[in-house]
Amino acid sequence: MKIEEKVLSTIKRFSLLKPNETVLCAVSGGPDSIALLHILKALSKRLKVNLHAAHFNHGLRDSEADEDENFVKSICKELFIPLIVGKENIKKLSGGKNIEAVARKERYSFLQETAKKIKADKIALGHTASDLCETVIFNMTKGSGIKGLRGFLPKRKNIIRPLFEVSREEVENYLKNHNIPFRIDSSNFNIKFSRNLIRLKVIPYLKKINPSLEETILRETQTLRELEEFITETVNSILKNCILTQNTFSIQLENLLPLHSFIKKAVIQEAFLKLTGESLNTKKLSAVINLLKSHKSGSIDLKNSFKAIKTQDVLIIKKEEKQQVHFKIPIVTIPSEIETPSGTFKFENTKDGDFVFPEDELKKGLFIKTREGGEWLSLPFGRKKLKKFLNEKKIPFHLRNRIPLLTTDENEVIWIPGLYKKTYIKESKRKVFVRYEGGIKDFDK
Ligand SMILES: Nc1ncnc2c1ncn2[C@@H]1O[C@H](COP(=O)(O)OP(=O)(O)OP(=O)(O)O)[C@@H](O)[C@H]1O
Repeated sequence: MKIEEKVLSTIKRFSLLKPNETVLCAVSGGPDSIALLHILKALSKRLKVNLHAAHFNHGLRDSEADEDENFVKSICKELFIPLIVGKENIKKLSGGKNIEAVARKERYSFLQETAKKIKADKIALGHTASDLCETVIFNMTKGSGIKGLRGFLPKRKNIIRPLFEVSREEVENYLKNHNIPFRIDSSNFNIKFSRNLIRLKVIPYLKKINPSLEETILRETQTLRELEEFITETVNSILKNCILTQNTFSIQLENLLPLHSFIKKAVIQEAFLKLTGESLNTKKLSAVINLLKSHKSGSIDLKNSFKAIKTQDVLIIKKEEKQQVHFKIPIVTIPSEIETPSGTFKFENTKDGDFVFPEDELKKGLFIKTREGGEWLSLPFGRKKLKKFLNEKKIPFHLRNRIPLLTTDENEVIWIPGLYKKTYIKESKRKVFVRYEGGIKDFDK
């Protein structure tokens, strides 16, 4: 198959470009991106896309960098492709440290800014199947998860890689057959860089075992991409049935325990990522799995003050509260509005409310407070300790001391928003209406 046809089929298979889109081709001047530029130019009419080019001069490798820039300028002029050039002194900017990483970061921001400026829908990079092969071997050698083993993607957000299924050999043959000139980056031959060592020394050896190494790795990564998609979809469907707020994640154990431990870890990892923007290492993930396996309740310190707490029937991931907030506020006058750390209580004589009680109760001395111990509830069949009541309602331990209670001076609980209301048998003329606006109502669910 001609290389143009192969690239066209990659573009279609992965929906890389749509008609009327503008694509910005990132051209270094090297063989891959020069081939990509020519191929996209040849396909642009059939694809009905507008083609632009961008080159970034890193100011490295002395005169070579300027020669690369001039070369790319001349090619684009020849092909009638509008070109945008960016320039930065990377050596100066990086202070001589991490030059490669700084260059890469600056190049990517230049490409994104340029795409924005010219309203390009996509940025095309010249990565080939041979680059994918090197990346995968490099990641495997260094150690990486599924993401590392599947390497880069044919499409990620607005970045596309149309040469994804083409080998470097095919690119070189195409350039040779069409007499297309390109620039050679002298640093590509320095085997002190691991990537070059893999390309120049390791891969030729591996190809003695499997001459179609690139094709094989391409197929393997396809399987890994599908596996990753499957895991993401499974995890997302599980997360849909969990409570995930800004600082807390909680999942019912009956939904979590039957899952395979691999999926359990993926769910916990994704939840943690959503809460903190960071990942957990495998040691911490395994510790949570062990906690889930044990028959007891308990907790584990995760990272950034976040904890995993296992109660009777939920797993909670939340930021550790440095100190417990206790409060006890008397209700002196009606109407009144009482602010507590968990929410606001409004007491009135006239309007409707979430809870209504006889005004006479005020004579007993009423308080809005958190649990101190010794509180009780008056139920039709007698008194019940608050502790027992909370146990029966399966209220998570971490919430028990934070739930606001409306109590009498004798420790009788008459209202717990969302959870309990005292029933008054006698109708009274003068009533008090209470409304509560606030948090910690997880137990409502
Ligand atoms: N100086 C440059 N100007 C414009 N585009 C560039 C430049 N250097 C690289 N690119 C683009 O990036 C692609 C990948 O280049 P290269 O393999 O050298 O970078 P890399 O550092 O390996 O990239 P990555 O880190 O994304 O894998 C090239 O094919 C080209 O499309």
